Amino acid sequence: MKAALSSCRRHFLSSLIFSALMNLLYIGPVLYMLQVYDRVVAGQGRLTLLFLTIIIAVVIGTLSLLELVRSRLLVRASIRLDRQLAGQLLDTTLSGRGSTGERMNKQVLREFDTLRQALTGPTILSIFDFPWSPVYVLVCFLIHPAIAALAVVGGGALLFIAWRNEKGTNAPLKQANEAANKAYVSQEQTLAGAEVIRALGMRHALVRRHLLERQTMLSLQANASFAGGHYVAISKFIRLILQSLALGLGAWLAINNQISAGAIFASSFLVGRALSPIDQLLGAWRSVVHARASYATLNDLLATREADIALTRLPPPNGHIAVEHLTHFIPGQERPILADISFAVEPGEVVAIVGPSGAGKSTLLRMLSGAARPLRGSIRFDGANVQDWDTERLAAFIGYLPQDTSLFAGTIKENIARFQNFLSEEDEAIDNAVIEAARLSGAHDMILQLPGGYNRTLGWGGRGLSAGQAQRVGLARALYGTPPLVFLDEPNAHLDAEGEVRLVATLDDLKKKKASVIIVAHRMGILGVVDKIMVMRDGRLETFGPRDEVLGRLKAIRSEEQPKAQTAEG
Ligand SMILES: Nc1ncnc2c1ncn2[C@@H]1O[C@H](COP(=O)(O)OP(=O)(O)OP(=O)(O)O)[C@@H](O)[C@H]1O
Repeated sequence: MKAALSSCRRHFLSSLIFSALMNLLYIGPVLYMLQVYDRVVAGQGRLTLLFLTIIIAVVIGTLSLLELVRSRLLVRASIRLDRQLAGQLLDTTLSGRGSTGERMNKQVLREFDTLRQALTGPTILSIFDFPWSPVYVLVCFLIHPAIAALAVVGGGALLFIAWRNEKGTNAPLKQANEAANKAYVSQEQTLAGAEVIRALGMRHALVRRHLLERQTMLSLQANASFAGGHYVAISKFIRLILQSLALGLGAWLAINNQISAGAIFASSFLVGRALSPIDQLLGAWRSVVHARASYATLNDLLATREADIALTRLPPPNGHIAVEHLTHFIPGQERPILADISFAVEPGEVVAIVGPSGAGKSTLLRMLSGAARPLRGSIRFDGANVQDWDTERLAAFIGYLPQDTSLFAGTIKENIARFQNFLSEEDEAIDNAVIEAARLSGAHDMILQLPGGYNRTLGWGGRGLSAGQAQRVGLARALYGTPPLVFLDEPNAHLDAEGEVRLVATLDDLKKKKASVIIVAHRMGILGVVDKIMVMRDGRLETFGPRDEVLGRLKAIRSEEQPKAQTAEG
């Protein structure tokens, strides 16, 4: 974060210098006013007036030019910040290393935009103008110490209000921002599930829920506005009244022959300019608070990134899997969802994980595929701990089909190619790999039958396919690039009989290609091709061994349990 900001240092520094120059040039109209009233009008100097007017036109022209350059510089800084940080932030969020929670994950770029806009918009300009208040007070002093005293009193009053504002509005503003973020994320989630909401008659209930969330948000925003609003109003009142008072004081001093007539208007202008940066900063305080909070959160998030940097590029794994003492907990829950799991799989082996619902099968697969990280224990591919891998590089050697398939908006081809077309120009190679993966998964013919074939565009969340079709496309995506490590979570859950036969053929092909395959299965249609079976229960590995041996053991247990049950019933 700091590095990105320092890369824009030149832009910020130049903007600061331009702001300084502009503030200096703002004194030009004051001098013009003084000269016109005191020299031109009094002495009827037409030529002087012309000369002065040309100078002031140049000054104002330069001011406008500086303003233009300054705003362009800030736009450049904004684009630069976006180029440097937006990708990193999104990447870190997707890597799952940050601990900012689901809400922040969804808001990360919105938070970044808030910070970026504050750093490159009117907020930073009011901060750049702020140090110029004392300079204007000094110019007031040159006109008359009494005018400067008025500006100092006014500035002091405004600073006091700014301090009260900071104290009084910080907490309510933070709460209001939090509530707003929560309400927006919650709404997004609901809108994504609109179909189910309609079907199950949850519309009114959820509208009510969101209205309640909005009520909380609005009442917190109102609190923050009430807390800050009167400070802004008082500040504006002080600035305006002081400007008029400066005019009155100037007139009084002029009557007493202490300043010239031209200095009356100059005094009012200068007092106004001395006070306006404080006033502006007060108005922009809401965005300062928000930007400060965003900076802290985004900085924390990016701090989790560093470990990715100097990882050695390990050779592609052959498919040896060794899991040692794998354990995982959900924070706040005592019972582990995976408890001390150890096993090994060799290349070319197909392993089925079976067990009751909630046994931890999907969780184990999520850990193996890199979708989630275990809290304890290790997973090694060809001896190398997954933690020593660059996650994105390792993912190229892993095929993962999650339980809910999880396709994305885009074409079928893009989904199967894992959207690599956004990274590589080699369209033909990608197309070939997509078709090879679809053939290997048995989805090729099915895709050709669909309107648009591989170019069929799927909607939000990959909509536009039946569950079985989506599962086959998901399997093709898992097999893109023929990875040596394949983890499939219930790949036959939505398949018809023909699809299941194709799946068995796919598993056979993978075996021939010496891939290691681990499949979570409730339906036993694939058992014929399986080499080993792992039985899980309550997060523990109950049995693991060759298929027939484990099936025999399970049969024996069942036949032991049946007479017991019959006796109990009898
Ligand atoms: N994100 C989560 N937060 C809290 N608990 C979770 C989370 N994910 C999984 N669990 C819990 O972990 C346990 C294992 O879940 P998992 O999905 O791995 O089971 P499973 O064996 O795959 O079940 P199924 O056969 O029904 O898919 C369950 O008790 C579940 O409630």
